[in-house]
Amino acid sequence: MATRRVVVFPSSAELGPALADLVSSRAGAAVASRGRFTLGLSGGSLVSMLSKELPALPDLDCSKWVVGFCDERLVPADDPESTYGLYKTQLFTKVNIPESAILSIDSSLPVNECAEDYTRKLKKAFPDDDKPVFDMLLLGMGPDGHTCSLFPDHPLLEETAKIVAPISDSPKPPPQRVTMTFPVVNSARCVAFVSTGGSKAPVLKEVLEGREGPALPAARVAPAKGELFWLIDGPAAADLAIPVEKPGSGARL
Ligand SMILES: O=C(O)[C@H](O)[C@@H](O)[C@H](O)[C@H](O)COP(=O)(O)O
Repeated sequence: MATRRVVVFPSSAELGPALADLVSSRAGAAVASRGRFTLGLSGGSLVSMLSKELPALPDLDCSKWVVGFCDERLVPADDPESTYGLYKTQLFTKVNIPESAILSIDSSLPVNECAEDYTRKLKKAFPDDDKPVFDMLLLGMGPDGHTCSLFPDHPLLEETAKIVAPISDSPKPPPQRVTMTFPVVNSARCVAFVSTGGSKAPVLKEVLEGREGPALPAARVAPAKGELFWLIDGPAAADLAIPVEKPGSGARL
């Protein structure tokens, strides 16, 4: 199992550039060895962080990137709740990811068909893999410990057959979504969580240090053969007692 690296930055102002540098370094390595970089995106605060920091990188070339979504809300792309829609207006207009290499859901379909359609898109994009092996997945964590659209105590936590699942009873609105499942998340070559703000401190302690009762969804992310990063800021790390890394400014991860 991967070694987990918990990296604490004073604030999200320092975290953002380090995240962009990590993405760009894993992208460079993936393109050099496999000819492309496969990246899974999540919503929440990652959208604005990536949209600010990635285009600011000098000479970023995304022409060999293939981008999917770790989860998505079943709403039209022009709905303000659409993760794809937010990335489209904030990031995809600023970087050269080929439009055909952006794997998004078809929100016109009912949720079960939408998940099947997205499953087909992923299988087509990863024809050589039993399960899609993404070079990098970027994840957030909700205050309840959910990640992707995998919520505490939900039966989808035990899904092993599907690579993408529909969910129609999400406790966080909107209720209908599609999500990657743990078998895909834990097959990735690199997973990076980004979690910031003092409201995340109690759940972050439970996820990183353990708790009584079943492990929270975010604590079940442990790529079998990949890297696992937790990039957090000082306020989110406030309750942690475990050793953490505190990189100097500009240090590479
Ligand atoms: O689909 C959703 O409802 C959100 O995308 C959600 O899952 C978000 O990613 C986390 O709550 C982390 O949010 P922050 O990045 O804002 O901490």
